[in-house]
Amino acid sequence: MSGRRVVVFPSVAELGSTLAQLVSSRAEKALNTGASFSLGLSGGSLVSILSKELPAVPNLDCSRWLIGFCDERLVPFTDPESTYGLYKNQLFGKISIPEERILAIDPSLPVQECADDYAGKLSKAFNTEQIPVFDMLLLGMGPDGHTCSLFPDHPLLQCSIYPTYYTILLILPLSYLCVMGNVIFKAPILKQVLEGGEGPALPAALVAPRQGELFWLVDEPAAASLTSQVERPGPGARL
Ligand SMILES: O=C1O[C@H](COP(=O)(O)O)[C@@H](O)[C@H](O)[C@H]1O
Repeated sequence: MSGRRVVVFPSVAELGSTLAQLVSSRAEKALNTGASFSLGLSGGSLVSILSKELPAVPNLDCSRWLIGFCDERLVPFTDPESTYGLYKNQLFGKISIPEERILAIDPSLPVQECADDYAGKLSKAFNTEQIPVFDMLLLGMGPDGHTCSLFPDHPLLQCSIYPTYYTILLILPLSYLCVMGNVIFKAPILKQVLEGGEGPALPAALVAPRQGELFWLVDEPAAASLTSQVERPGPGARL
C-alpha cells in the first residue's frame, strides 16, 4: 500500500465532487488496462453524495463498470434500509450502467442462502472462486467507528463474506479503498481511528488495502481534532 492520505474539505459539497472525480479517474485508469472497473458501494450518507455528484462528472461512461455492495441489509428493495434500492432510485438511472452489471442480493432468500447466492454472483462476475478483488471500494464510517456493518468488537471481523442477522457483508482487505467521514459528531471517533487510542482497534482503523491507495475524505468539522498530517486541496484539485 502506498500510504494513507487523509484529505480534508471545507464542506461535504467539495468532498462529494472530489470523490466523484476520484472514482471517475480510477475507473478510467482501470479501463485503460482492463476490461472492466469494479466498484463496491456502501450505504449511509454516501448514497446521496454519490447520487448528486457522479452524474455531474462530464463524459462519464459506466458501460463497463461492475457494481457490488460492501454491505447490504436483507430487506426488500422498496425498504428505505435497502442500499441497492436507494441507489436504484437515486443514481443508477442517471449513469447509464447496464442492469446486469449491478450485483444485488436476492432479498427473497433466507439469510444464509442469500449470502451463498451473492457469493455465487460475485464468483461468476469476477470469474474466480477466490474472494473477489474490487478495483475500488467506497466505505463510510459510523459515529462508533463501524464501517461496512462491522461494529466494534464484532466477532466477524476476520471473515470474507458472512451472513449476520439481517445483513450481508463483503469485508475489508480487498483493494483500493476510500473511506468517508463527515459531520462533526464523528470528530472524536475519527481521531481515535486515525491517530490511535486505548483499547482494541476500531473496525474503521483496520481498513488497509493490500495494494493501491487508501484515502480518507473528511470534512473540516470531522477533522477538527486531528493533529496528524492531512491534505487540504484547493478548489477543483484532483486526487
Ligand atoms: O451502517 C452503515 O453505516 C455506514 C456509515 O454511514 P454514514 O451515514 O455514517 O455515512 C455505511 O457506510 C454502511 O453502508 C451502513 O451499513
